[in-house]
Amino acid sequence: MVAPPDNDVLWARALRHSHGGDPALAGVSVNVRAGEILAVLGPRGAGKTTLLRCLAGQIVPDEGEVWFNSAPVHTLPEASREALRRDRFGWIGGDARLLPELTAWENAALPLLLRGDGHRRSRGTAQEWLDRLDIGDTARRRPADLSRAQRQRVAVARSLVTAPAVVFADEPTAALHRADRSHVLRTLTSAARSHDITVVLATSDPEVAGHADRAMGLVDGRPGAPMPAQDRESASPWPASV
Ligand SMILES: Nc1ncnc2c1ncn2[C@@H]1O[C@H](COP(=O)(O)OP(=O)(O)OP(=O)(O)O)[C@@H](O)[C@H]1O
Repeated sequence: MVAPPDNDVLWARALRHSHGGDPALAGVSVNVRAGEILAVLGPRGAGKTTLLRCLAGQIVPDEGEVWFNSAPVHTLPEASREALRRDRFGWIGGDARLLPELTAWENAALPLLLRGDGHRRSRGTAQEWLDRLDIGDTARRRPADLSRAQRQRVAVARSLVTAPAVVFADEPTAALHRADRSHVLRTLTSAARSHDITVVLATSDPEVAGHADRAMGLVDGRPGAPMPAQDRESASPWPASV
């Protein structure tokens, strides 16, 4: 194993992974610098979720290496990967997955409460994040009383309360209208930039990828050049990294 450069918070080489015999990643390498917002841009089924799950230590790739802060992740036992996910990573999916019986602040504070932080302190931190994401006034409402975009911003707050090194956002705005999409993305990216949090953002939408500092294309589990739908008629494909 060759150690990655020091300034890469995430560094992965030659990742290959199959789900039950179906290849999802067929040789992907990626590096993400500290504080960078990287978009992984590709069509449905390209392997974006699988790549994020490998980088986040949720699954161990069949082949290849994943390093976080110059330490290998792919060789860690499950308990250590779980601790890494809990302490250093945040995750936002396309669906907010809030607990319906909890209020917005309780949902946002959940990672803190689960790791044993005090109630008052957890509530304060959750409220700060809800305020930063412009939904402070929803703190005492339950998910059923929130709009879809508000629920997704609570999920963003939940991913940020532990001050993670990296947030993985898997199609975080896929279910939102265009105006909400842009608002949620702006709040996520500006919060990440102001707190020096690295973001890996999977999307099939070039407009969403435009919020990132850099985009890498992924097609059929390989680095590729996805073409935005509106440009399919024109001749020039995107470069693999823009
Ligand atoms: N848990 C799983 N079991 C079986 N096959 C899977 C599983 N997860 C992903 N796949 C398959 O692996 C391939 C890559 O899927 P993946 O979800 O990583 O791609 P994606 O780019 O995130 O696509 P989408 O936007 O549709 O989620 C697809 O063919 C998918 O059907």
